[in-house]
Amino acid sequence: MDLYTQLAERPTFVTGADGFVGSHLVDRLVEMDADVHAFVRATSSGELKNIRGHGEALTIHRGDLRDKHSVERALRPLAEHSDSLLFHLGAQAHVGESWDRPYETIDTNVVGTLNLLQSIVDLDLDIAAFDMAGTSEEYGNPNEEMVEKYEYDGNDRVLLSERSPVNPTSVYATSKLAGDFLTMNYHDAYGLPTLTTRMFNNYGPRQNPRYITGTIITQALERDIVELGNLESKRDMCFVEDGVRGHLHVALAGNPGEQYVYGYGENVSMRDWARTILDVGAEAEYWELPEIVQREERFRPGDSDVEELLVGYEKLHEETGWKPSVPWREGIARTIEWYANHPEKWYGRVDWR
Ligand SMILES: C[C@H]1O[C@H](OP(=O)(O)OP(=O)(O)OC[C@H]2O[C@@H](n3cnc4c(=O)[nH]c(N)nc43)[C@H](O)[C@@H]2O)[C@@H](O)[C@@H](O)C1=O
Repeated sequence: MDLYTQLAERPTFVTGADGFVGSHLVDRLVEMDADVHAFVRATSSGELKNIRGHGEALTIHRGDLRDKHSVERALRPLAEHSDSLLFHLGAQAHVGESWDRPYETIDTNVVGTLNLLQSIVDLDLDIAAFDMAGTSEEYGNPNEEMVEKYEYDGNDRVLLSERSPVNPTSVYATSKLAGDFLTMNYHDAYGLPTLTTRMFNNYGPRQNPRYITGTIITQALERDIVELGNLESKRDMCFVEDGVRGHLHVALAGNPGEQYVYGYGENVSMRDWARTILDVGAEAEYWELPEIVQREERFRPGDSDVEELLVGYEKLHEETGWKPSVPWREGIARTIEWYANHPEKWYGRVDWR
């Protein structure tokens, strides 16, 4: 039986529902006929358009993760059910901004997660799964003392898995790690059926252009140079629809109390990621090949010059059958098309730093 048939008429609750990954998750849940409750910031306006048009399939709750009353109010309709699935994707998710707005990052990502968990306990909700969206950033960079604790693939690359030690190197990463641990604490203490996911970099339509993929594409659409920070760091880039399928597999088929790490399973330097994007866009005649230029200054505090991180997603695959399905060039082509067709989302508004 298709795993997703279990979603029909199922109560689902998504925080960060109008954000990048959240809105793609909402699309998928609506498509599968789930009863979707979207929790979005009271001030959300532009982003809300990401989930408009779903009609009665979607109930929108406005609030703020930092305000426990608003969280509790939004969760209350779930009290009538015993098979709800919760997806906690709401966060201050930008690494650079976590240095500019550290208190807001901790409040939203740590206190916000706590508010959600404690509200489930206070309302005595009988839920089927709580998926906490953590991040590969929690692993940070293997430093010298830690290197021996990591596993390697045949090419001497660090292969990250659920067993790898954590080493967060930014306010964002630390806040997400704290949220992860709180989630596990509530599993152990109250028996909540929580699962924590550590997802690697997602890219795709609707992503804010301040992340690397949008930074490359919007510059290429606008001018003949693409200026970036650290070109040598490597990331495991996963198309957002695969990322969303991963969350669904975890919530529907994962084991409560456990952790799941996943991504595309290949990493790429930001220089080669930019080259591939520019190549795909030139082939589709969006631009003539722009020049790639590395900025002199370090991009942001905490970033390392050598990041060779790669994900092994064996556990998720073995337990739930998930594997990525969208090859890079296809995902990139769909992403470029979206930015090209939605200049209102970025034109004149991106600070390419
Ligand atoms: C999994 C994880 O994934 C994301 O975190 P991130 O990897 O920091 O994402 P990013 O797209 O900002 O950077 C990717 C890499 O690219 C380098 N880089 C160079 N030059 C520019 C540049 O000009 N802009 C940006 N943004 N990055 C640059 C930058 O130094 C880094 O090495 C978030 O979704 C986060 O929420 C999350 O959880």
